[in-house]
Amino acid sequence: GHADLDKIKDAKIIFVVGGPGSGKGTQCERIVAKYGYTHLSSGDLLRAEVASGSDRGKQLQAIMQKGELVPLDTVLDMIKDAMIAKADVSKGFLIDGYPREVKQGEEFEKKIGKPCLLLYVDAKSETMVKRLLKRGETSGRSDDNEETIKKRLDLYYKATEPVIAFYESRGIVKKVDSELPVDEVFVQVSQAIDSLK
Ligand SMILES: Nc1ccn([C@@H]2O[C@H](COP(=O)(O)OP(=O)(O)OP(=O)(O)O)[C@@H](O)[C@H]2O)c(=O)n1
Ligand SMILES: Nc1nc2c(ncn2[C@@H]2O[C@H](COP(=O)(O)OP(=O)(O)O)[C@@H](O)[C@H]2O)c(=O)[nH]1
Ligand SMILES: [Mg+2]
Repeated sequence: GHADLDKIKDAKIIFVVGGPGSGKGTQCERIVAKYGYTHLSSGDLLRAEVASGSDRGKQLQAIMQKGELVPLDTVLDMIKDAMIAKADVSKGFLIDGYPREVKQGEEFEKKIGKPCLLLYVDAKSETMVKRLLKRGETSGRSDDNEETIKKRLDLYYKATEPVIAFYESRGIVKKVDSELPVDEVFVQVSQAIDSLK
């Protein structure tokens, strides 16, 4: 209810957006270590539901295997519940892999709150493919295969890149160059977060 959401009001909300395999999760881990923010990966939340073996998880698994987007309300409810669960202890939230389309951003703002920063993790599509295929050797993720990767990339350019343009117009986008080594990317990430205050 409202009391739950009130607790989130003062926490910073950062959207972490970038293509599949761009390095969002990697940078989020670093942010958690340095700033103590709470990391919520929408993909991880969905994979946890799949792992639970529930009926809903089975439906999600089929969608994710195809590289398509799961229904907006499903993801948003999961993120909201996870935020409420951490509201007492969290000064900031990293929302990783969400919004995937402009509509998802609009719904998030209506139901939860406004982001103060959109961290845009930018890498070339060849780089992302290479990293995902490498990750696929050990990730066990059923979507880290060549065919699904291609679909995820197409959907990223079609549906998710417009999200970045949408928040550009609000002046809250900071782009980091994720072609660089992880440490150097993190220098740029830190600058973006330090400039918040
Ligand atoms: N807001 C979201 C987040 C994830 N997904 C589904 O979950 C899959 C995996 O999402 P995610 O883990 O975020 O993957 P990517 O961003 O593609 O890559 P990565 O894990 O490498 O960040 C997506 O392809 C999609 O089917 C979704 O529908 N909606
Ligand atoms: N060379 C290099 N590899 C990276 C970098 N960031 C992530 N990776 C690797 O790329 C893969 C995808 O990274 P991940 O953080 O899972 O990306 P996400 O899909 O955006 O969450 C992982 O295997 C990482 O080890 C980077 O800055 N440089
Ligand atoms: Mg990830």
